[in-house]
Amino acid sequence: MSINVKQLAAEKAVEYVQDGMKVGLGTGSTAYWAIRKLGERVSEGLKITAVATSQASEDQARELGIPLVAFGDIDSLDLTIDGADELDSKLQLIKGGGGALLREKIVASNSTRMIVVADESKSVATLGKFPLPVEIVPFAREWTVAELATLGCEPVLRKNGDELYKTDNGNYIADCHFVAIDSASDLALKLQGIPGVVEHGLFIGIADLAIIGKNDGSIEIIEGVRSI
Ligand SMILES: O=C[C@H](O)[C@H](O)[C@H](O)COP(=O)(O)O
Repeated sequence: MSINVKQLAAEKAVEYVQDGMKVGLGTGSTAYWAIRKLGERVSEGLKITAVATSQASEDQARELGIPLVAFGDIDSLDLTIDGADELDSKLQLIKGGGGALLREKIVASNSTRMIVVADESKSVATLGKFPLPVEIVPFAREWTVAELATLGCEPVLRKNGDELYKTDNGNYIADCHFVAIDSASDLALKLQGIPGVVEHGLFIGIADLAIIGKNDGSIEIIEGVRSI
């Protein structure tokens, strides 16, 4: 039987959740396993409240009986567990492959700690092979895409069938093909300087710990600057 490495990493991360915590629920196929495990622990008596980063995660959590609150109803969160599309050894991340980067960044930034969970294919020496998702306002999409291209990438507006893909916030996603990102922090500053950009998928200095599930069944833990 083959090992589910996403499940392995996600379930390890759920061990960090304690009674009374306010927990941020990530989005995607790895976060899915964390939410599932949390649901199990809640049914066994764990007392938490949670904030979801997408409609999909909210629906899953509700079905599992995890008590949910709106982001606006709490001051801050204790711990967020979320996946990533790429991560490097400094725990810089690319996120947003599932389109949830804006809420994910808001929730993770308002959490005392963030654990990123991933399978080993996500771990890279240099970010950028995965196209960087950038959430942009519909109003100026052509201009914003042209501005993104000046940063040295090929931006492609994400589609959902024949239509442009819309995020849970009603915005579009430009997937920016860079090949390699030499300095994630420089690029983040440039992206923030483009008015039509709502948010980008570079998470820098946000993750505290990475839990990586490996194909041989082991788990690698990488600590960020702040230890957990
Ligand atoms: O928008 C989606 C998120 O950033 C996901 O956490 C990311 O795309 C990783 O997803 P998965 O665990 O499915 O590879």
